[in-house]
Amino acid sequence: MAYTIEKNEKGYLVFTITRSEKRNAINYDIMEGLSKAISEAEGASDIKALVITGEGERAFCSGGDLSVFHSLYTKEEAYSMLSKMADILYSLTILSKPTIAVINGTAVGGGCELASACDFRLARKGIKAGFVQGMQAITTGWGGGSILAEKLPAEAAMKLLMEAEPQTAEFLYDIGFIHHLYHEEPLCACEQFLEKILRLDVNVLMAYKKIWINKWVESKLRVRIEEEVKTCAVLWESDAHHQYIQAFLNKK
Ligand SMILES: CC[C@H](C(=O)O)C(=O)SCCNC(=O)CCNC(=O)[C@H](O)C(C)(C)COP(=O)(O)OP(=O)(O)OC[C@H]1O[C@@H](n2cnc3c(N)ncnc32)[C@H](O)[C@@H]1OP(=O)(O)O
Repeated sequence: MAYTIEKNEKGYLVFTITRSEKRNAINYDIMEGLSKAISEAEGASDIKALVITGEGERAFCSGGDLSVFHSLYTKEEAYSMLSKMADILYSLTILSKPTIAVINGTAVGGGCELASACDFRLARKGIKAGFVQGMQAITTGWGGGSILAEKLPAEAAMKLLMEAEPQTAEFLYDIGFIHHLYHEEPLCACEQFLEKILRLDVNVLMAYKKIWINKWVESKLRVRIEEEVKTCAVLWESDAHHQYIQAFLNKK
């Protein structure tokens, strides 16, 4: 199985991408698993939060699985994959309970989009994360750019996207993308971070989350995500993008 979904007795669900041999790249199985975890977290009355992390210490998530998605050539083919994951990341963003990304290793491209869709981001000291899509002649395409614009001040978000390079966890903490740096075991760090939040009744947590969900619905975040997906799909067709993918796959 490419992922696990585990219920922690302290009241939160943990979704782990278990493809460390591929730096936890996201394929269609992972998309399905993520969707399942979001639905489970949403529907379970004894779950107060959803945690997302990656297997191993090398990577949290390396974004889209290029060995699968390299076969998407046209903007229509790209749109089909991009919009599928954008739907999932939007549902993660507006999940009625707190969500936490535990960035246990490198996070690049769509991996940073996945982390952005969570309310809180913890990162292991020393890891690097970056919205590298721009260096591949595309933009974020799963909604991560539009979501990042909701989470960071414009200049900070724009700089991360437009520089398109991995940054240190410490730098990302300084600009407020990362909320807590840890050096111990990932889930110990997560449990410590969640300790006070989990004391509250789930209805209180959901009421507070609703403040932001209402803001995102009223400001038509989903419409802005759709525009991002369409833009990325058009750029996807470029020779420069396909040359990047081929170069990456041929480097083996
Ligand atoms: C809108 C989202 C968008 C999309 O869907 O396309 C994106 O996510 S764009 C960004 C796509 N992701 C990338 O371009 C990242 C590619 N990977 C890397 O840059 C590196 O692998 C890195 C920095 C994540 C880790 O480097 P490291 O040296 O630690 O590992 P290797 O490069 O040797 O990789 C080990 C192993 O994993 C395979 N791998 C890594 N990332 C991916 C990926 N995204 N898709 C498929 N496979 C990936 C890599 O090919 C190696 O496999 P092996 O069989 O051992 O050669």
